[in-house]
Amino acid sequence: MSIIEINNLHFSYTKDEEILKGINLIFDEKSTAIIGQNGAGKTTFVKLLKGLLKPTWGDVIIDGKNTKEYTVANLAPTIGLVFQNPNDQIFKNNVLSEVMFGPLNIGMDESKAKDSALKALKMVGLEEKINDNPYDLTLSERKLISIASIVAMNTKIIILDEPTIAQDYISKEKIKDIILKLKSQGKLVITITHDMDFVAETFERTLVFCEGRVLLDGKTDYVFMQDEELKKAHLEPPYAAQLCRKLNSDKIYITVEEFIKANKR
Ligand SMILES: Nc1ncnc2c1ncn2[C@@H]1O[C@H](COP(=O)(O)OP(=O)(O)OP(=O)(O)O)[C@@H](O)[C@H]1O
Repeated sequence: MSIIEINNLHFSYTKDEEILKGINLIFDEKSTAIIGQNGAGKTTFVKLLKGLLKPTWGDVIIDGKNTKEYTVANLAPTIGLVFQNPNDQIFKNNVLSEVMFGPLNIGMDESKAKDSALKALKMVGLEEKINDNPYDLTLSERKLISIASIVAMNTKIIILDEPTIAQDYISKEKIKDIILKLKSQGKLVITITHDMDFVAETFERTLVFCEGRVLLDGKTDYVFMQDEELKKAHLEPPYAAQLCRKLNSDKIYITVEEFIKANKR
């Protein structure tokens, strides 16, 4: 079932330069990574999904709603976006009120919003920090709070912009688990990232953006086997796939786990 439909989407910030050059896509419930070099148009694209920007041409349809006909506030109960930098999102001086803000804003009553915020904080492992000031927490914890704030809104679609940037191994594993949990709850999770190993380990589908177009789209293992196209987009496959190529392996594995499993004697 299609949750998002993109028809012939074009977008320009200025008259002289087109940033998105005719994108056609359908998103179903598959967790999806968006990759591509800096400036390829990834963040612009997710801002269009969220309704923060409107198409110059074409349509973005979110759960049956054409973003041209709805405000960001109207779309907020359906689609949530976790910003790249948590400091751009966090503004309250108490963790619980920060995470309750989104749910209250989309019309949940106080007790439902609190319940939803507590569940989201539990999911990200920060339920013991409810009374802390977010600015007293580490960057990694602030990132998890910004994720919890969106999760608490219980939207059908959750977008994460560069969730693993500046995160250590443990935090990355936590974020991976959160994405897998959201997926198991039936949410559509779309994530922009530059971390190819994280993509290989976490997402069912991968889109490669290149100069405002979708260069590759498919199952993540298929996408990471398209070496020539990846080169065009200035991307390297995940570490395990590179290793398989160097070993002239018959089969390409995209995660270290798969590689080890296949080669265990
Ligand atoms: N507000 C803006 N006004 C004008 N141009 C912009 C604006 N925001 C982004 N751009 C330009 O649009 C292009 C695409 O930017 P965008 O941030 O969507 O790319 P990206 O793929 O997300 O890159 P990155 O991986 O670096 O975040 C870039 O050339 C950028 O300079």
